[in-house]
Amino acid sequence: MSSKPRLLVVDDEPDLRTLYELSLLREGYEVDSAAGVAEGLALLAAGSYNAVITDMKLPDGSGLDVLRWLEQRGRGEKTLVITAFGSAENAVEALKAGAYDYLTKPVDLRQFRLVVASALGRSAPDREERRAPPRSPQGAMARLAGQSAALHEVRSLITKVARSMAPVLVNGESGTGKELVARAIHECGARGSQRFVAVNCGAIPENLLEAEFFGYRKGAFTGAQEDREGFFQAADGGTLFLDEIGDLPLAMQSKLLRAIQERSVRPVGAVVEAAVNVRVVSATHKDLAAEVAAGRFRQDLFYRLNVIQIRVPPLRERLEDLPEISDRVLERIAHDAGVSPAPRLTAAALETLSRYAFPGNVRELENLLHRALALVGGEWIDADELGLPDTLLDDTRSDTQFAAIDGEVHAKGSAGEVSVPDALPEDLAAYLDEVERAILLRALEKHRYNRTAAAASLGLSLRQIRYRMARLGITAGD
Ligand SMILES: Nc1ncnc2c1ncn2[C@@H]1O[C@H](COP(=O)(O)OP(=O)(O)OP(=O)(O)O)[C@@H](O)[C@H]1O
Repeated sequence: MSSKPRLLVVDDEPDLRTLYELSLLREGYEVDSAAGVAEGLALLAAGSYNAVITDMKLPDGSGLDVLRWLEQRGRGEKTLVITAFGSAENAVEALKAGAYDYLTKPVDLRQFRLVVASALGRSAPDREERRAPPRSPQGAMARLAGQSAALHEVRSLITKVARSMAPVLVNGESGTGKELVARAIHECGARGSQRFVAVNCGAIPENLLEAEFFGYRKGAFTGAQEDREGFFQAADGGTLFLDEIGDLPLAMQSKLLRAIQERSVRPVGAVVEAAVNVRVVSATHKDLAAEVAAGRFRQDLFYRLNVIQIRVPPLRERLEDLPEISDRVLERIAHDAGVSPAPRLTAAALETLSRYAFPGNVRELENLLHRALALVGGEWIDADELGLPDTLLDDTRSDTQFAAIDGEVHAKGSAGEVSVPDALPEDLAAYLDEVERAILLRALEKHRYNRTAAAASLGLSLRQIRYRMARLGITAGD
């Protein structure tokens, strides 16, 4: 799942399309492109975008056709139209047809970026600022929570390798914290005050890789009106983090190997090479040795990158890290959302989490807590607010390690005044389920099975009552 804005570029001129794509990818957007109206509409029919940038004059129609198509369907995409120089009528027509803004050819890339940013409701990203982002108040090392033996080992390796220039390969499943480890290596070393440039190798279209990595010179291709530096130049003096290195096509692997060996790069269209001083940290969720054996990854590059390896284990293999990571993550997201104090997980919630396999690891835990934070109003997040259906939980792994926490930190506030039966139940969970079932059924009956009304009468959201009904096997007409 990606939160990057998605953009569609429609232009029949391959060089210009490449130029727009490059510019937008550099700003951190996700970009699709089409060479004409039909191709553009097919992409639009298949999915939604945050904005569409279209040339006015296209081989099979006009940018206005794209605009009208979107308007007729009441689609939310913002549209930017690129018109030929001096064709003011066209621009006016486009604005009338619902375009957000227009640009005239030859397109000034700086202006292009500004207009796109403004269409997306963002303040224009300043390149300098983006390259050297303000350091988070808490360094990456401090953010790396967890007390498992594996995490201690990771931390100790980070401290050791941070001092050297040796290439490091971080290995682990998606979302385990590989980028956080790479940042910690960078910040703990002598290069810490320099730039850390993170590149997702799998997200860059193959034909743009060379220009992205090594930059290009003005005039290298039509529309390249200014010199642009690549990732290597941007990371000069600092660290280049190559995420998903296993996704790099073989042709680019050779070029990367050369750049690392020679410590110099040649921008597209340049005659001479320029020296770069970059520390390379790479990461992958793949088994690179197996990729080498399968002929998909160059062995020489593998040896180059894999001088030191740090393995970050999946979350399910270090469940003892769950409480600390959850607390830290909740503190961070609550702070960002302006919620204070940060809610905490009840012991039952932690126990539920420990029975989940977390295929998406810490990132998935973050998403889950984000959702829970948005749903709960109080200071505690309980098991049923995690949105984890029983079917996804492992029954055989009922973790008792969190029991000690129960009654101490994670004990829920006072129970309030409730009537307790004289004969205490033998199976409390089953008993409470029965009570809950009876209450839900009564509320549903009272509101003629209108779940929204029944939920509201019990102080629940529709989502919460649906979840509880599903859990207890109540169907609408029970
Ligand atoms: N030990 C940890 N303590 C606190 N937060 C963590 C920890 N590990 C990871 N995170 C957080 O989890 C999220 C995912 O981490 P990160 O992006 O580093 O994972 P990744 O392995 O690089 O993922 P991908 O393979 O998908 O690129 C980030 O927000 C990160 O801050």
